[in-house]
Amino acid sequence: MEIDSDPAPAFANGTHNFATWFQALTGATFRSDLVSIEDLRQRHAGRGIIATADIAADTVLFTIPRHAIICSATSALRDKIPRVFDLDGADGDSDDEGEGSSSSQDSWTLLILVLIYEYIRGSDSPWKPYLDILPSAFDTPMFWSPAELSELQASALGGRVGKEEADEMIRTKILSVIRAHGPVFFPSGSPQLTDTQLLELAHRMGSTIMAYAFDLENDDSEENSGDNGDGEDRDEWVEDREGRTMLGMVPMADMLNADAEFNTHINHGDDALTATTLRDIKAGEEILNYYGPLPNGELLRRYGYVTPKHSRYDVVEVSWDLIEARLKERIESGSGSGVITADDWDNVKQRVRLDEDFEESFVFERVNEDPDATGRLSGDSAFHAIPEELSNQFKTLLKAIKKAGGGELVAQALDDKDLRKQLCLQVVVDALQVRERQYLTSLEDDDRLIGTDRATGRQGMAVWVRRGEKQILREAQAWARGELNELAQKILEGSYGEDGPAAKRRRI
Ligand SMILES: C[S@@+](CC[C@H](N)C(=O)[O-])C[C@H]1O[C@@H](n2cnc3c(N)ncnc32)[C@H](O)[C@@H]1O
Repeated sequence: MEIDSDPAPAFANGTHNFATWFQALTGATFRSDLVSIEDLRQRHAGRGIIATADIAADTVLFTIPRHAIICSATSALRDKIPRVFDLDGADGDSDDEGEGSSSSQDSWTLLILVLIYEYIRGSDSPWKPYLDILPSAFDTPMFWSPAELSELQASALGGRVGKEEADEMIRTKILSVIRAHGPVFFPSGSPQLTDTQLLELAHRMGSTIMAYAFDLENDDSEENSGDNGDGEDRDEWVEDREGRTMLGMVPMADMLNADAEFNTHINHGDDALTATTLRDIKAGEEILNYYGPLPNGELLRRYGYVTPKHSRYDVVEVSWDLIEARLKERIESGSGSGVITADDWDNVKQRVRLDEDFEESFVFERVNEDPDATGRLSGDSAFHAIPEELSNQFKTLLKAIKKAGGGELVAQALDDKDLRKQLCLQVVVDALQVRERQYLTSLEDDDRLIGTDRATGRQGMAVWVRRGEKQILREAQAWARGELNELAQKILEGSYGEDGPAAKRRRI
């Protein structure tokens, strides 16, 4: 965040103006006897809210009246360009007059437009003191240089940055609307922005929304769907068309930092949102919200940071190509197995990809228990199974190979569930080893980098992400080997039968 480089007095001034503005809002409350907004830049956490006294569970720390939220329902922009905001408009299928109307917008793009509009208004915006303390630069990979991105090594995160898609979305849905309504965004006398400047501003607002905005659901709604029960009775805060709940910027609630272990919850009431403590909090502790059971890679992609506690939710993606290639190797190296010609193998691959459930890659993850009702992490976090969809796709592959005359190994695996599981696990272990080698550094190298604090900033975050992935790869291999040992024993006993050596051994 660029605020990292603001001089301390300017930073403190921004905090002060914001806190004063917030507490003067009709309906807002803030327990300044219990909490305060602090400068946490030394630990790269921007602003955060810290307990200044011991706080009991179930205490309301602050209240945000809904009229203080920035969203489509509160910004004056909606009345100025109503057609753009009419998500159900006309027939919902046209982009009339190039103004990005109805069909092309969603809650995300509308909030970008709203934030750009309010930002350009400057002092005329009712949210000026709040907008002033929002970040202007981000640590999300979208803004990393190629050298910084290369530190992610073989992480799938590198392919999910989506800069080009974001540029395209901004050009077609944001710039087009702003240009079609020039006088609304740039009233006479106000300075114009070039397309390049607007593109940059839209990126900044899009990233702010990603890291700060809330889905404006009601507590009595189903998840975040905005449907408060009967499917029809929706209040004006909820625009839920095809699951598109209204997004909004919630001042003060978004001053809370977050972690996998947390102590406070934002409740969404009819007229206001409230921050309520989930357990007793000691003076000096940080008030923490929860963004969900996110792997560090996803935390980095959306919010631009990582934490050790989120490591338990880390995942790693393994491509199907890798699994397929390892099976091919096993078939080709197996004694007595028929070798498949290159043409046959191409047909096999095509056939598997025709399956309606075909998946390009599989996510390997641990089984985790949810945090308890007080926000504490409890219970096990361990790797317990390969994805079921992978096992199913593996069977589809075996069938396709059998059709192509793929030999004994495949035929046996199709006939016997245990042999199939064994082959699948062997192939998975092979694939996980190859997947691990796709990273430039080893798990041990990354452990050392983290243990000695030698990787900091963006590089440090990249190391946390790639190390988390390697840890899953190792844990998955260890688990699969354990399963293979048990399976080998079972298969051995099965092949000798009850009277065979295994049965005799048991009787001794
Ligand atoms: C909703 S804001 C929280 C307030 C923010 N710290 C600020 O100064 O405006 C979310 C952003 O705060 C930062 N953040 C949140 N939780 C954090 C944590 N546990 N450690 C470091 N940074 C954190 C990240 O930059 C994230 O994108």
